[in-house]
Amino acid sequence: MKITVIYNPAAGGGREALLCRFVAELEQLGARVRLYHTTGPNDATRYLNELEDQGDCVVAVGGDGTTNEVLNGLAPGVALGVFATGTANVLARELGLPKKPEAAARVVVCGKSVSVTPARLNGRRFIMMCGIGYDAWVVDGVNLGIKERFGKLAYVLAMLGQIRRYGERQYRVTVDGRPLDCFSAIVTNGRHYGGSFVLSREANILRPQVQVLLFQKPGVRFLLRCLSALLLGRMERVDGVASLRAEKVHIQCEQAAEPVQADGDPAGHLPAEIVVDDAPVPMRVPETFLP
Ligand SMILES: Nc1ncnc2c1ncn2[C@@H]1O[C@H](COP(=O)(O)OP(=O)(O)OP(=O)(O)O)[C@@H](O)[C@H]1O
Repeated sequence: MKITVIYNPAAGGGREALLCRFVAELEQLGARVRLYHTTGPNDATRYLNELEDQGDCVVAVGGDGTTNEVLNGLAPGVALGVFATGTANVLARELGLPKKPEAAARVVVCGKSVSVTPARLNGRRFIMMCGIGYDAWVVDGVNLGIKERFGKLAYVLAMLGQIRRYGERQYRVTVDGRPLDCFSAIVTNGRHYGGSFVLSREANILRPQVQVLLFQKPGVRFLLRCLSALLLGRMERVDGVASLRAEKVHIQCEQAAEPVQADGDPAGHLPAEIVVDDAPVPMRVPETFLP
């Protein structure tokens, strides 16, 4: 088995020792490994696009942002693997991927493949979710210095910093042709969010549809109710949260320069056209993974 390993040294503050153990185990299991260290944003995509032969599998070693950039450079038919060394690692929670490097290597070589259906935001693929409104402001507001030193705490501080703004913008979201209004929206492919929290019980990463969560009431009290519900995995039960299955979503806002986030990183500005991708990606998951 030929494996290309893409390592982001900036993800999760750097995990060089874990990378060495991961690669050693891959080789121990008989894989031929080519290793690449990314040099900055979008370098993983560029590197893969220029590679003539990506091998049987490309493994992203980093967080959700690294996986996103690998996904966007992945050649058709090549499997995607992940060894999660990032900060939140939402995709790894979704797929039940192990944290230990040796176990993660065994999943890549000896696990099974499932077909994951990504979606595209303005043409670019994402695997877990994208969001606008409060969700995107939080991602935009994360202090990268604090994130590097203290990890998830940076997200908590950004969440607190943006709470009072919630409700100041209204968005028009067209879900499979149906126009709806909201004060924030998350378009999710998977069930998890922000780590191990369950955002949507309706979502299924293997299904060629996304789940659209619309936050349709304004006000800080409503937002706090939603955040509490997220902790309990009951977001879709909150009065004022709509959850719809869709294949095509359009989002716009009267005001200019409203940010969008995808897979936990800034991803440009509105308007946003989100469509389910027509090319599923084979992903390496543990034998025990059940959709
Ligand atoms: N060599 C590098 N130096 C700095 N940044 C890089 C480098 N290589 C890639 N990046 C950028 O680092 C960003 C953050 O990486 P990633 O999202 O994987 O880690 P994380 O933020 O720690 O984890 P998570 O997204 O799971 O919270 C990526 O969006 C990527 O563009």
